[in-house]
Amino acid sequence: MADTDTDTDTARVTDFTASSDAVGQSDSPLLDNDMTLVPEEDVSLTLGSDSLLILDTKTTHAIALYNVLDATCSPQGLRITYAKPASKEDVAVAYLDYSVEAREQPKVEGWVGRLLSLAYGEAQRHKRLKVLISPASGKGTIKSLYTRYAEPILTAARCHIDQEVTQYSGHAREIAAQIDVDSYDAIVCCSGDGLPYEVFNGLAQKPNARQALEKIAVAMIPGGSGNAMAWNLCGTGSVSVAALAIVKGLRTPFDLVSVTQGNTRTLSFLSQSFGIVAEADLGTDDIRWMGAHRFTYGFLKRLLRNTVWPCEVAVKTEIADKQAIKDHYRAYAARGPSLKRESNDLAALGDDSEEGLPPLRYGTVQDKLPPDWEVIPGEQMGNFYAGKMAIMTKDTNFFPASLPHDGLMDLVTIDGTVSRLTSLQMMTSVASGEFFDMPDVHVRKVSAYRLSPRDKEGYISIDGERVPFEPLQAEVHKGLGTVLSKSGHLYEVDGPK
Ligand SMILES: Nc1ncnc2c1ncn2[C@@H]1O[C@H](COP(=O)(O)OP(=O)(O)OP(=O)(O)O)[C@@H](O)[C@H]1O
Repeated sequence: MADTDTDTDTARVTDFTASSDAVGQSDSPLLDNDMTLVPEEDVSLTLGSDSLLILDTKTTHAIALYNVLDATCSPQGLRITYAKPASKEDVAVAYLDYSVEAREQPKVEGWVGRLLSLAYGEAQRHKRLKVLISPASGKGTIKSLYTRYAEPILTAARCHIDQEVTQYSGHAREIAAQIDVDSYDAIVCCSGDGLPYEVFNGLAQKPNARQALEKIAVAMIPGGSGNAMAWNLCGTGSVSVAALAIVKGLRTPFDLVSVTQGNTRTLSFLSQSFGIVAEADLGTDDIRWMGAHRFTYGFLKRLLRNTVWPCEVAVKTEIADKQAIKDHYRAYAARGPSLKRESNDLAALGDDSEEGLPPLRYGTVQDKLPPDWEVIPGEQMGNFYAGKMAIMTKDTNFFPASLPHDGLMDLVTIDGTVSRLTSLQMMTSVASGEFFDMPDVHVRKVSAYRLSPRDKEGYISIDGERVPFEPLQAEVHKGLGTVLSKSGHLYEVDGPK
């Protein structure tokens, strides 16, 4: 009898049923709804549009097709492998086993094919993964968490795993720079956001950088303190749920940002910050044990001490008005996923025959400021925050209108002279979703900007990494990178209200 409450369930199958809305094609052999295999038993399996229904004489169980990892039909019978909710935050591998008579095997094999094509949709099966594990991330436990919670799911889904523990800071960058782009589909970073940053920059070092950044998707199994990549793309901070999201992840074109400082050029995938957010993030390294709370603590501490970080800022604004930004977000959301680089991406990036990174449209921070950029007030800057993803850690949706592949960065600027009460209200408004609409929160969609700090020392953060306290210029490249995402389209957060 099929019983999803045990990890291995055995039953004999009487019917294989496929509901017509799920199957769609009338010539499918699976439309034979009365495939009786073992008449004396009474179990049927029905494919619905988003779940597999298991019916026996007493109960009906449903397994979300998203959770189905694998299915095989052999002389030993039919085995369905799936990720079963194991606690509020975890899934674990479980099996359903059914006996199948030899003469029925071809029919069951056809059904298995159908099950898997519905369970995976456009997601690539049996992904070839380079798994990088950073022992220095977060509380230092990700290696054992990966082995216990993620690896069984990746293995059950028959992903090909090549695993490596990073030995020093910068190692992931070297690995990515040397990786054979034809041998892997994705690099999975078991870490915080530091490793994906290294991996994007390692791929960018390759002579065929444009091709490498398209071919190799970057993904995260959360092991740091912020884990923005996992929250945005998979909607989770759980190791096992992120592993499932990678198994089912859709290859999604993703914008990357070039940042120039002095003679250097680096790629940013998450954010650049200057002012209170940079200080709260980077100035709290001594209290890493606090986990994600260190950002809140750092923010409050700075708020009481110093609220203004003077700078000069010029921006290439594309959408300046909050309502227009909301309209842009909704139009993009309505368009649905596009899982390949688009023709306008290619026009900006150059075709694959061109080597290295795409050219910089606006030059570097050392060039003359383009004449059409808007100079915005920076004397009283409290928070300069540019984002390419929506949330920076759980429940911090700073950039609700951020989109993976719209060719734009979301820029938030807040004057440091707003009252402390307003600043505190802003902090709570991030979680409640009111932040975007607050009058003191200035939001723009920009394609490029330049920021020059006035002070001699302080913090600038790129993707949570400290960079020199020097002028920087950023410009976005539409669809330069690739990530694995759950939706193939939007971040796993609420958009602007
Ligand atoms: N073996 C190692 N020894 C020392 N440093 C390492 C080693 N492996 C990786 N690193 C570095 O450790 C850093 C870990 O940063 P990561 O972002 O992954 O974690 P985190 O800072 O805890 O998380 P978050 O960015 O989400 O807050 C990376 O910059 C990486 O270069």
